[in-house]
Amino acid sequence: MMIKVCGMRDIHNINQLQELDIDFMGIIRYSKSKRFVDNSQKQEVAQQTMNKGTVGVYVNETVDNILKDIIPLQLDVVQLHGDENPAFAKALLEIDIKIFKAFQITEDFNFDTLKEWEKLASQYVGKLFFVFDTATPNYGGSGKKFNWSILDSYKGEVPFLLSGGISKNDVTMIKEFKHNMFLGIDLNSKFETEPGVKNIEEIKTFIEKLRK
Ligand SMILES: O=C(O)c1ccccc1NCC(=O)[C@H](O)[C@H](O)COP(=O)(O)O
Repeated sequence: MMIKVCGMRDIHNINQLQELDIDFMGIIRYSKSKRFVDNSQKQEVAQQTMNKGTVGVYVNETVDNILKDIIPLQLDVVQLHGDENPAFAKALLEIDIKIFKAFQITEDFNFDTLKEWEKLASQYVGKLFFVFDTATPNYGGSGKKFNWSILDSYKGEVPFLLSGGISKNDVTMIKEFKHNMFLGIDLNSKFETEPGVKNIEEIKTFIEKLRK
């Protein structure tokens, strides 16, 4: 199971997280987020040698501004967490970067609206993945779970990360969750001691239980 820990900012905390068995670290480049990494912090973060995949998280950002981050932050993935359309993602896929596209899942979410995204994913095999997150006016980081059974209606073939309010108490629920396209999980606010700082011991214990 793939594990992403999002909303990292504190350098010491980033270094601690690098020791854990995770796959991706998320750096939020959306100024309205409590976990925003601003341009001065970006320089510091960029100097870290990341031994995990690095994900830059954006909400309705311009392609130009995203491009300015890719080399300094050594991004492996761009996570689009706003209202971006497939043409926007295609411009980034063209420069050979992977995309995580997030969708806010509501009770009446219509998975047919993902058809254009699925078409794009079939043109860029192994490059585009989905993140199914809880709906919130703040776009992300709600700390709330959505009803995972809604995903029974997702019949597409693009693998996805499960996101939104996942906590240390969810090990059994995650192990029991079944979907052919389930790729992994995205952790964030439920493992924080303050915005942008994660409880490393709690994540470590959680992962050990999950991987057992
Ligand atoms: O975390 C944020 O502050 C945030 C704000 C705006 C857009 C995206 C954001 N986070 C992106 C993520 O990938 C989070 O991990 C995801 O929303 C789940 O967060 P949480 O519900 O706190 O576990």
